[in-house]
Amino acid sequence: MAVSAPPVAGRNFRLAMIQLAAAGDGTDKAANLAHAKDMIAQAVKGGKEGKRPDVVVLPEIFNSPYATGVFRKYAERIGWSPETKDSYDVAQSESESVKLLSEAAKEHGIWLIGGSIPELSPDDKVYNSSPTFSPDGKLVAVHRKVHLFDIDIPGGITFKESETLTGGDWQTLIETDFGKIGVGICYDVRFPELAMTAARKGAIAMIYPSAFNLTTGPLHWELLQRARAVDNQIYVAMCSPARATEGDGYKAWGHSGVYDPMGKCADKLEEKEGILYADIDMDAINKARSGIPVTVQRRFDIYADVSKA
Ligand SMILES: NC(=O)CCC(=O)C(=O)O
Repeated sequence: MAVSAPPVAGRNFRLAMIQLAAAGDGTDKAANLAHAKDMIAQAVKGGKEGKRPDVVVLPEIFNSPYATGVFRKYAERIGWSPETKDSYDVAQSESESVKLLSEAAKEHGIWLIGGSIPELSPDDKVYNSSPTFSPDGKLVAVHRKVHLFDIDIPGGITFKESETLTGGDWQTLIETDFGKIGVGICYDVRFPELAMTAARKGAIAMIYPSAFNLTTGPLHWELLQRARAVDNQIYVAMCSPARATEGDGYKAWGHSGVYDPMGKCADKLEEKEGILYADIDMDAINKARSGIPVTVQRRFDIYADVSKA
């Protein structure tokens, strides 16, 4: 018997992703923050088409070098948790990055997914944390990178975030004016369960502040986004830093991109600093779901519904 997928709740919005270059050699936090502020102001102008974005995204670890040895030095006390989210007051925050991003979100009246920054928790752990702000400047969520980037590819790259970071322990789904948006950070994209469970809870997009590397970037960066998009019939976006041209620090892959629910690229950048825009279109989600109705063809009699686990 033919089955039809129910339409998903949400409305169209415009996304801007800032592929931010570090200021100078990337070690000056104040300069990184000032540059991010300027680029947010540029992004809200809407590029060549002059179409203002509703949601603006920054990349992973944008205020500090991406190096396990310095995360603690750059870490800020944010003090947000799912338990304190309703009473959190940005004005009382000890985090200069949170204050600056909150002001930018409020000044421009945008949803701001503020990349990620090293966070120092009350129990002295360091997390890779992504703060999201609503257009009134409220800090509505902090996603702590759940899956730490620990890989070892001989002749390629060895990186162990777990040397100095702790993994987060909650999933992040933001309730925006446009619908639910899931947030993950970079390596989180490799775990289909995070995107899948977010989509089953109604997310229309997964957005990942990210910083892939030059070994896995060419192979997996685009593939993973297209896979998460097609599996879940949602939009998937990953926002990278621009590739550093100097120094021997971490070299990000760049290539920030947005992929639609059929796995098609809406737009992408190369490795240099830039801003990309994409329209998130509810029709595209609903057409993908009615044309290929996997959302209502699952066989939970054969395998478990992991979203209910
Ligand atoms: N910052 C990260 O989590 C990098 C992830 C990455 O490069 C990968 O291959 O996965």
